[in-house]
Amino acid sequence: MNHIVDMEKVRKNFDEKEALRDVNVKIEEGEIFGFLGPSGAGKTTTIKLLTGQLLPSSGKVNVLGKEVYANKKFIFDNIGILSDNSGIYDRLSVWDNMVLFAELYDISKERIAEVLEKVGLHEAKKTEGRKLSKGMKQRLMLARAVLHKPKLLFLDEPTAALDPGTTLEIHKLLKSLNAEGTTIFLTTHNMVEADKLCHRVAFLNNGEIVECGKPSDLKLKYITDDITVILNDNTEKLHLKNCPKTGEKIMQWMKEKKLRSVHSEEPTLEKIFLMLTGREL
Ligand SMILES: Nc1ncnc2c1ncn2[C@@H]1O[C@H](COP(=O)(O)OP(=O)(O)OP(=O)(O)O)[C@@H](O)[C@H]1O
Repeated sequence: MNHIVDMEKVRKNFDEKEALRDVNVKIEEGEIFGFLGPSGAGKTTTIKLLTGQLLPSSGKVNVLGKEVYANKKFIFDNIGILSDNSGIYDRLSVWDNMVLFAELYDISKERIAEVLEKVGLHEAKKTEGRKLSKGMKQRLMLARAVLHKPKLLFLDEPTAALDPGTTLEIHKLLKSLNAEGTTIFLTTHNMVEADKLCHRVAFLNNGEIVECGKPSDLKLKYITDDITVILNDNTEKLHLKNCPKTGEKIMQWMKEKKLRSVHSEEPTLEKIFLMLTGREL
């Protein structure tokens, strides 16, 4: 099968520093794929390799079926990038910021209007860049990144430093772009974001992928033997081990009609990352 992103045995060294080691990533068209890891794990380096801004020290880096570094023009024309250094011109209006970018790709004014409508900035099209809130700036950068209808969108920490309400708005936008067919590769160290948004995630630690899969599969794989029990006459949750003794207790509570509910405890992605690496995010 052809993958829209295909990294095989990728290494990236900066002098002595090994930033990425044997990284393998295969992403199918239509996925939202989350690349998760703490600061310094190698997330930005990976995005730079996938977008032709860096050359790998060794290994294969293919995007849209082509080797990235040798086909930069093709890649540039077919992907969108949102990173924290995208830059918005403070003295230009929302509209003029878009026009400046549209000219690079020879894009019509109708398309600019359509995209501004989509990200909810149409009303603010005359507002200067410097007068936009953080969330509006992020939406403007997203609008710019998808202006040329890229098949694949790279987002480096798309909601870092945004408040929960604005984060939710960005998530909605990303889901709707994905529903229209855009494949999304995003980096984050926000595990809750990844859990909600991504079809699959990879955990990156010290330049290596330590786990990869669907959030729901990972939570099942690393399920602990902890059980939470709630009794009718007690509002506090009881945390018990899944063992025969607990079974006997539960049977007894059932007979006495004391049992309200029993839950197995699914670990969060955050907990799984901690289990695997000993590191918090
Ligand atoms: N140009 C460079 N020269 C030397 N070392 C670099 C360079 N770029 C990145 N590194 C190192 O490579 C490692 C991975 O960096 P990278 O920026 O990819 O991490 P990250 O996961 O994106 O972190 P953050 O979440 O803080 O952005 C770090 O140890 C970093 O110091």
